[in-house]
Amino acid sequence: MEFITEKDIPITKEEIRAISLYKLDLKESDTVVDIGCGSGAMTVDIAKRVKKVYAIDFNEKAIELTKKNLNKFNIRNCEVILAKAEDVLDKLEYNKAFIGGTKNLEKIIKILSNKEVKLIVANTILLESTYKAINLFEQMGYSVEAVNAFISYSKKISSGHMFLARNPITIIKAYKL
Ligand SMILES: C[S@@+](CC[C@H](N)C(=O)[O-])C[C@H]1O[C@@H](n2cnc3c(N)ncnc32)[C@H](O)[C@@H]1O
Repeated sequence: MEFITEKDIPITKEEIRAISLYKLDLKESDTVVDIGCGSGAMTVDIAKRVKKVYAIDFNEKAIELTKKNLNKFNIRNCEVILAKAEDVLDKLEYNKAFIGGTKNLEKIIKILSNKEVKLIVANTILLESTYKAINLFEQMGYSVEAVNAFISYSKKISSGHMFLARNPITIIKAYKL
């Protein structure tokens, strides 16, 4: 799938989206909040599989890009919200959450836990965010499974194909039974 991209707006790579989607164990009846929707790539992937998505980002350009991608893929079951996630999460109704943006993680995870969201998947890049997220989830009573994904892309060179590694991403699944 060819998503529209823009220079300063991060997009979650396809392979990371694939793992994250699987971890979310999406059902047609789910309502999912996408916290820090960025380009909207993950929003589109989730929206195709569930009843409704709330896509939130505090960056106006990310919100515009998300809207463009939703239009491109003809997605109609998504509400796009320009806000700090921690300011609006309390007012929305959803049963699963994907965290792609990690500013104010403490408040966000507390709200999700108070709202009794039983399955959350977070993507982290920084060691500090990974450490913080795992600690916060466990403090809030979640069980945690974390995987590190080291993705390499093939590149054709004159003597054959080599692989070029990208930065690792941690995919954290937090759940309550
Ligand atoms: C890595 S990008 C997400 C990429 C996205 N999953 C995709 O598929 O393109 C992280 C985004 O989270 C947003 N963000 C970070 N913390 C946030 C918060 N507390 N509330 C709202 N947006 C947030 C940033 O503005 C950024 O656009």
